[in-house]
Amino acid sequence: MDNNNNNTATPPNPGTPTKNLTPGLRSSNPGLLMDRRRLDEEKNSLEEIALGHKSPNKPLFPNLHQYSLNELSNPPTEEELQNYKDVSAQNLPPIHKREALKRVFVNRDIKLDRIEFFGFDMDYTLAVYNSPEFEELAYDMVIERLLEIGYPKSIKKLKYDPNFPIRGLFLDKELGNLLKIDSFGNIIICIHGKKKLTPKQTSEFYPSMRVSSDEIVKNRFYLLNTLFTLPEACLYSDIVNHIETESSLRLTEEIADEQQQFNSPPLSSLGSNQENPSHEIDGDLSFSNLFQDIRTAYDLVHNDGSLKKRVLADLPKYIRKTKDMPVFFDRLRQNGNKVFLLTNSEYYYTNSVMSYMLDGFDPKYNSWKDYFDVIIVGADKPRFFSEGTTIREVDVETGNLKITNVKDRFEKGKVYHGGSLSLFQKLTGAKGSRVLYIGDHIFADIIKSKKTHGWRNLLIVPELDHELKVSKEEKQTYIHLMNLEFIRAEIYRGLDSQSTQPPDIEVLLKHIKDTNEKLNLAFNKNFGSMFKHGSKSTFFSMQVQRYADLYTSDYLNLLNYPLFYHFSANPQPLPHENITHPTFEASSS
Ligand SMILES: Nc1nc2c(ncn2[C@@H]2O[C@H](COP(=O)(O)O)[C@@H](O)[C@H]2O)c(=O)[nH]1
Ligand SMILES: [Mg+2]
Repeated sequence: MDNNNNNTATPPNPGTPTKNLTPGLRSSNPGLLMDRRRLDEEKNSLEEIALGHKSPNKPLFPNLHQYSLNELSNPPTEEELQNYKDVSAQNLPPIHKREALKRVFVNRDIKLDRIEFFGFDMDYTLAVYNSPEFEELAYDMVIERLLEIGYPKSIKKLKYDPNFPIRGLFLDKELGNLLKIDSFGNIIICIHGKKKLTPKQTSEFYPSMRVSSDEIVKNRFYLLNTLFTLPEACLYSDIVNHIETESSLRLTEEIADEQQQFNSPPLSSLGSNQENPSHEIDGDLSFSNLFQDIRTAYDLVHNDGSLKKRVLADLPKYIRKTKDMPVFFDRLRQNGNKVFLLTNSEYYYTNSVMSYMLDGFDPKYNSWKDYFDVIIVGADKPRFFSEGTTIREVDVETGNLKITNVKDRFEKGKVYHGGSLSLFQKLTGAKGSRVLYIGDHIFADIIKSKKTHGWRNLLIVPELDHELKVSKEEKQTYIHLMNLEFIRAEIYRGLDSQSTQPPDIEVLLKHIKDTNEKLNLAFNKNFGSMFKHGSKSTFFSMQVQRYADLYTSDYLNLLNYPLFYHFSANPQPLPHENITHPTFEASSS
């Protein structure tokens, strides 16, 4: 370096790490930052030169030596960065991303080396239920319950359709509709039974074409936002369609008071169905009665253990088992992290499922419990994140609960039932920002834990695999849509307030509408994508964006990152910020 601070070093041969460069800040990997990419590019460009497609690379900076991207150490040193010359935006190589299906997506920054406690939900998080087997089981078992309370035998032929529901739908108990709602509460799609209503028909049901927040609070709508509700959404629509097209029953909009429903004897006690099973039931049923009957039946198969009994009887059929799970949890322990399980499931079920998934892989761990510092079952989330319940200890021999005195800490190896977040924080000393809680339930696992105590979170969205695959398959459709929107912008580019004749773009608008519809159908033939509808974000997408710090299709995608990784969110530019972004200039030049 001469005294004018100009680098007089002879330009290093970009082919090999230069000797006069001080090793990178962390000399763990003194190679060149862009080694792999450069070699790929050189290989490609040599092939192109050989084919006569490209002239040999000229040195980037023949006079003053400034470091190019290809000359930086890994990581780059102070000297290199002081003398680094930027590559223009359009020539900057794309940032390397892990393969989409293996990624963890970032809404808000999280530094994993700041996380002391990794917490896990079980059902649909650690315990990945095989689809559609598990949903079919739940669907069929609820039909059995409805038959027992007097529903017509004809519903026995209904079958779960995994291609029908998406998560995040609103069920209108009053009118018996399933609604796809955007992030502002506007109704995007309305399906009654198995029929998609036109916008005109929908506006007859919903003149404002939106669901107001107080209507959501007033309990008219049931939010189908967990994976457990997928069969419920499908069954509700199937029965509405079945009754309205094939049954002598009539569905009415009369609003049954929920308490009145709970007070009333089940239909079966009226003996209407058992004596003469061939006799079709005649009479009225309200959409909200139907909802309450199905909801009660769902609660029952969960609470009475019958659904879990069927799962435990054939675990390989219903729950994924992978060697990656013990590998991941062992790495957390080797990394010195504290690990806790926080599930609403009862002990007997949790013990069977976790044993099935973790026991026998690694001799360092005699039992699945050895991977965890704290185990809480029957947590009663989301209540756990507010007032909670009395904490008990589980007698792991009998599964019974016993009075316990947790004093100043949770004891490793013991299993607890219930409790509350404030007690958890007191006994573990876990500060909100030092806890990363991983769960599938956007409300019970993510929103409540964040709002009440600032836990950091990772939301599990298994449907992301499907959404990412379809997005990739429909890339050309997206490009076509961008072209149509560009054409629309060009038509208006030259117009201003003195223009009096609006251009007739009906034909163009129809192409835009049809292209959007093609995209929607590619995700789901009834409801489209669970995140989008054309340019609109769904209510579910808004919740993910607002409350999930990180989200991914599978918690095991954490295996693809070092446990000191800094997840950093891409800035979400407001419309005016796009203009200042370099790539905008590149595209507009
Ligand atoms: N009574 C009901 N229980 C339900 C329903 N949907 C799910 N569940 C139970 O919740 C836990 C989920 O546990 P977690 O590990 O995800 O916290 C599991 O035991 C399910 O049986 C429902 O609609 N009603
Ligand atoms: Mg769960």
